[in-house]
Amino acid sequence: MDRVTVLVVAAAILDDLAAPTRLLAARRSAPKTLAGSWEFAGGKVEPGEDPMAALVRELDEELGVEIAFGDLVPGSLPGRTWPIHRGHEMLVWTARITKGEPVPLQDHDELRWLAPADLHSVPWLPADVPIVDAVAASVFAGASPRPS
Ligand SMILES: Nc1nc2c([nH]c(=O)n2[C@H]2C[C@H](O)[C@@H](COP(=O)(O)OP(=O)(O)OP(=O)(O)O)O2)c(=O)[nH]1
Repeated sequence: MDRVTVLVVAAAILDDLAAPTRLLAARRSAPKTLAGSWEFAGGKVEPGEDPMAALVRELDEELGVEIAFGDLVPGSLPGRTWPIHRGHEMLVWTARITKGEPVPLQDHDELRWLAPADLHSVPWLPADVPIVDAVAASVFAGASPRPS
């Protein structure tokens, strides 16, 4: 990753890491260009910040929860990041909530636990669609029918 790339971190929060049945999706409320689209909770890593610490911070700020990390969901770029948009790459981990009930405190106005068959029932940010498929393939045995 070059020096001008912005690193974003996000969590594919599952109801359980060993036997997951639901994935938590969050609907953006801001900025206007992204509002209404669904994403994995997370945000930008601050200068000098450890990426996993950044994700812990973002999930506390955005959802009011603490998490345990699962596995990295490896992306296609050299640092196992996912391309999201120009100048931005994203690291994604599976995670489960260890403390708190998730509520949309900041940047989101709705949360939804999606079953495998409903993973594509919400309009994800475009860059997240292949990530949702990768999560489905690795944790839900590939069950993520795309709408026809
Ligand atoms: N958090 C998150 N951002 C994503 C996802 N997919 C995706 O393309 N993005 C984009 C949207 C934004 O352009 C960027 C992340 O910015 P952000 O607004 O969440 O970052 P932040 O919470 O640190 O907010 P700020 O400091 O910029 O106000 O990455 C995703 O699944 N989760």
